[in-house]
Amino acid sequence: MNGMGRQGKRSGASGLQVHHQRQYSDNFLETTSNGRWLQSAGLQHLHSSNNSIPPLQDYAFYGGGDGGGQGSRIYRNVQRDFNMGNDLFAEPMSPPVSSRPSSQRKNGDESPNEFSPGLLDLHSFDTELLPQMPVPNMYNGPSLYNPVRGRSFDDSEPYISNNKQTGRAGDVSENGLLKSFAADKEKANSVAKIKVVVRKRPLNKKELAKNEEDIIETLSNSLVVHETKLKVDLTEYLEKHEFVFDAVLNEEVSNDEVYRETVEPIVPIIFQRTKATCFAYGQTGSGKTYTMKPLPFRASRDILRLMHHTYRNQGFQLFVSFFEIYGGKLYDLLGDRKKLCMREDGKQQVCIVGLQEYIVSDVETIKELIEKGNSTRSTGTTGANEESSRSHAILQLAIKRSVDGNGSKPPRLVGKLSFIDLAGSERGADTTDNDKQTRMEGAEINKSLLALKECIRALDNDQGHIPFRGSKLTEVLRDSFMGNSRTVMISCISPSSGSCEHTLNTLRYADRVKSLSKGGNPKKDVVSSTLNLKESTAQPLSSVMRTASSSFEDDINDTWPDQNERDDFDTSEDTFEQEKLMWKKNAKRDQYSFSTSESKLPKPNGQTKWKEPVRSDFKHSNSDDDLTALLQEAEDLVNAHRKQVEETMNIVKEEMNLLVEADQPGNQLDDYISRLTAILSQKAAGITQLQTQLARFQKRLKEHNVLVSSSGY
Ligand SMILES: Nc1ncnc2c1ncn2[C@@H]1O[C@H](COP(=O)(O)OP(=O)(O)OP(=O)(O)O)[C@@H](O)[C@H]1O
Repeated sequence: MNGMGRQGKRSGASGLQVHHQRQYSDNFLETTSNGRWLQSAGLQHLHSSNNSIPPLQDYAFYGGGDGGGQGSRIYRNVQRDFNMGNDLFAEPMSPPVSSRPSSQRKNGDESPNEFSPGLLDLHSFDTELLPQMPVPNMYNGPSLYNPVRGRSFDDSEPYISNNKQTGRAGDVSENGLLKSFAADKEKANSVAKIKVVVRKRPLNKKELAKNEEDIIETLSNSLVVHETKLKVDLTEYLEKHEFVFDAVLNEEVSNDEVYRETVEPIVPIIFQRTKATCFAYGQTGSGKTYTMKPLPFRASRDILRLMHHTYRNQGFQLFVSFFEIYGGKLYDLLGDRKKLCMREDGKQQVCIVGLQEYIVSDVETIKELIEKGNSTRSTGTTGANEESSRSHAILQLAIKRSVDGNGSKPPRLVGKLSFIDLAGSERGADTTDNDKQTRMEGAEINKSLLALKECIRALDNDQGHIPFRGSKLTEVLRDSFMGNSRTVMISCISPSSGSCEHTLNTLRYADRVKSLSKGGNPKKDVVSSTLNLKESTAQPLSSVMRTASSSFEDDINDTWPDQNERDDFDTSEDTFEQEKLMWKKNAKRDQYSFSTSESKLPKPNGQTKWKEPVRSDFKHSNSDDDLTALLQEAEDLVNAHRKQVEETMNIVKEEMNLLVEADQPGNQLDDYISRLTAILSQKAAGITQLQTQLARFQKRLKEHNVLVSSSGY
């Protein structure tokens, strides 16, 4: 960190302002005492607790406070370059799109200088923006995709409202304008509601040392997992699992390209009252933090560009907050890990009491805040990752705008972009080997991942009811799931043969999220072919498979950014009106159906449908808790089943060995009998245990009136 070194430069700039936010909602300011809400303890805290962020000489005030004569709004534009040449967050020069492996390029892949969907529709349908509304599609100035290097925010050259710049704006007919608005709106709509992207990391040193192989073959938007399996006669064969997603990014793809593929298209629509969430999912050490870390920084840089060029002088402001959910509790990562409380107000708006929110106007400050939050995050060590995230970290970029333009009223939320670095997905499954603390972490993580999946599914199906009460994570993200929202899920996978099972789990989770999408890709986890290795040749597996094109060893110096930094982030907000409508809709129904994502559960006659428990009073009902508990039990059952199948496979292997031995001359019959007896009882015990769990679960379903036959509809 070189924050101290920058102190002189910062002095006098309004790079950082802090809000002590009492409620995490649009109306949070109302509850703050005496109207001087920016003169907060949070600022003092920041000064005292983090030397890397220097004290600020001046910062913005809103509201009618006395604050040393700063009752009216003071806002100094910060003169900082966008040129991020020595940016800690930037990767060592990521390759241009054109250098991407052809397998990674899709039709219509844009060059960085072309406009992405959504970029030009910034003002359409936002009546608050009308006074200085530039003409969409007429703007040839600097853009997200065509930044002006070395030009500061405060460049005096007017980029937007100077129509002469294009020489065309004055000629636009009303008709043309409307058409252009419509086209822009269409572009915004073309940003998928849910996008699922998979990122494969390279093999790491440990995996290479263990001679593990790269079992993931990637194509532009699909991938194949080559799983080595054993036949009953103990011969090896490969099982291929094929998956299709919106995009598949291989180990050569840089963080810059990940940003372009995932978050960049949604940045402009945040200005159009959209709440977007981007999260990474995957097993420990699969690259979630590595992937998520640079995204908020890049996004805020682009947001600031838009604010200072396209939306110049329109009263937009960028706010940053950063917190984590650990063991079901919330901690402020920018506020000394202060424990936070989540509350729901009378309008079912989720508020995080005490969360500090910082107003920022330059990229340096954002970088410092992100670094500060990352260094505060809870981490631990796992077998696969020495610095493993034990929490979900949520960084949120909120765009607000003052309603009256003179700063006398608190700014109102326009849109929000949330980044979540989820804890490793397998932690929940590690229930046997770890200590109590880790098991509890695991249970909480499991629950929240399940709940998150359910929310995404409900969101994508435009279901009236979204089960956000299923976990703290989804509760906090509640407004991200309502109304005009976008979700980007980045599934991170390890390429190694040793992680095959976890990788398949991750891909199945992603697949469920994607396949629930109405227009999404159909599920494609198909065991598409097998290859008997023994029969095929004496070739090693690696020669049959595509070998890893790069290894950690090879790439470490060229393409890996600072590995000591860790990150995570995010959340969003939504309009009460939309929410109210949804709740009204729900309240009218006494029962409403939902299709569980656990579609792989056995369904009698293939006809079983699921119903949510009856809700008579949604406000006081426990149905969300019931639902969460039931979904958790369903997941547990599936996991137990999976485990039982694995055990059976091992037993079968043992049986095969026993049979081979039994055929040997001189075999001891009594030894054979006793081993067979043990094997059979082990088998029987496994089956009985699973049957008991299944029966218990069926009983619970009955009690809650959840599992009903299709004739019940
Ligand atoms: N695409 C990649 N290219 C190069 N290195 C990577 C890549 N992805 C991850 N790594 C490296 O692998 C290691 C583990 O990555 P990371 O910490 O991001 O995993 P994680 O999924 O966040 O793990 P956890 O759930 O335990 O927090 C880190 O050293 C990271 O730098």
